[in-house]
Amino acid sequence: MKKITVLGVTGSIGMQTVDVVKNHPDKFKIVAMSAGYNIEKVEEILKIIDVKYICVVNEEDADYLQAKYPNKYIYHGTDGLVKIAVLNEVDIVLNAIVGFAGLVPTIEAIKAKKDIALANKETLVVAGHIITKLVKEYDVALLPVDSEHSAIFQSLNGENKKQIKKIILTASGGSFRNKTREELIGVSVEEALNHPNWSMGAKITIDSATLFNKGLEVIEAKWLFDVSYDQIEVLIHPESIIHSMVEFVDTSIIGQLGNPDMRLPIQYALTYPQRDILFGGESLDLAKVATLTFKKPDFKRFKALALAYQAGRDGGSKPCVLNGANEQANELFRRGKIEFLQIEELVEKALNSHRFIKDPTLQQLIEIDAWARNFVLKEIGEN
Ligand SMILES: NC(=O)C1=CN([C@@H]2O[C@H](COP(=O)(O)OP(=O)(O)OC[C@H]3O[C@@H](n4cnc5c(N)ncnc54)[C@H](OP(=O)(O)O)[C@@H]3O)[C@@H](O)[C@H]2O)C=CC1
Ligand SMILES: CC(=O)[C@@H](O)[C@H](O)COP(=O)(O)O
Ligand SMILES: [Mn+2]
Repeated sequence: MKKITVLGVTGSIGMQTVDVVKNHPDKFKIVAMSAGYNIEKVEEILKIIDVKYICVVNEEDADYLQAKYPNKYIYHGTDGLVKIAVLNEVDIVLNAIVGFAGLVPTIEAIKAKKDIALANKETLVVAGHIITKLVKEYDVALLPVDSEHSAIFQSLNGENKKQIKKIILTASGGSFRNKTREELIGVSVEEALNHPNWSMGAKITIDSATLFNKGLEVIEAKWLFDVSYDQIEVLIHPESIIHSMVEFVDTSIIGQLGNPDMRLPIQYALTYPQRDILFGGESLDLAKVATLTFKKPDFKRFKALALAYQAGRDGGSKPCVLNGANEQANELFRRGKIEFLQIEELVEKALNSHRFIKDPTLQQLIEIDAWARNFVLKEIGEN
């Protein structure tokens, strides 16, 4: 029986993880879970599965839950996240928190020798240099949940990583893939949230529309698979059927295909190196799909992608600035405070105004993240 802590259980990935676990009661048990602010959903989950340790963001929410569930251990805040990430009885931590908030619990879980199933790509974007070192030092598994990285991980199974020629990271193109740059002026939040292929949380859906999601994934791939940025190619594939591919030195390309269903990479990370039945998972009907199409991304239209490649190549503190500024600008767009195209504008300004640090420590990353958010807020007169 694999015992799991799920961080970010109330979100899109978190709830799909509950679904996977619920269908394999003989194999998995969620012993601990964290939520942000959605206490109603926490209580819904408790009706489906019995979870002993719970962490939420606010102390008042924790007090409410503790009074209602006296036999459970309820924590709050970052300290609480760390407590449930390092529990003795836990084997693996599935991190599905959105954003920078996922970083500290990941680091502490690795130090407690927990395997990590990582959906929270922001962790690797901002601190890939720290995480990859710790993973080696503490000899734990870092298993990708992000669909593209799971596809690459599956394509590399049994292969020699030194024989990778390039990674082909597929991208749906997001909600605005058929719009020209001029047509992006004045697009609404509602339109941006209408992802063509995937149903996901709000932040990542907006990131897909700007293509910051793909930019973050380029940096995530660099750290996960130890390749150079020149070896990572983004390919627009509007059908989201090939979840990514690897080309090897002999020009063979191996990829992973499937319906867009995040339960598959979630389950693969939990069952690895085995596979198991995906309850409710439908076989891919290629005859019905009929056509798979591909095109090169336009780096002028999708400036976010160019910014991410540059930040990744510059390294050091740059990816942290890119991520923090994007998290803040993404949220401001969702709140109707800025226009869609201002997201990349603000991120670019933050990157140009930042004082570079070559090899930032965790404490410095926390400060850089705060600086980037604050910079964006100041730029639009919110601070
Ligand atoms: N959704 C998807 O299909 C995919 C997601 N990912 C990645 O997985 C991660 C999660 O995405 P997704 O599930 O879509 O996001 P959601 O917004 O749906 O869920 C985010 C989760 O994080 C919690 N949370 C938010 N802020 C904080 C905070 N400050 N401290 C603690 N917990 C917090 C939320 O709690 P609450 O709701 O209770 O406030 C919720 O449980 C992201 O990094 C995303 O990029 C990667 C590939 C696919
Ligand atoms: C499901 C998943 O992994 C997302 O990251 C998804 O890939 C977003 O799609 P695009 O960023 O390709 O639009
Ligand atoms: Mn992805």
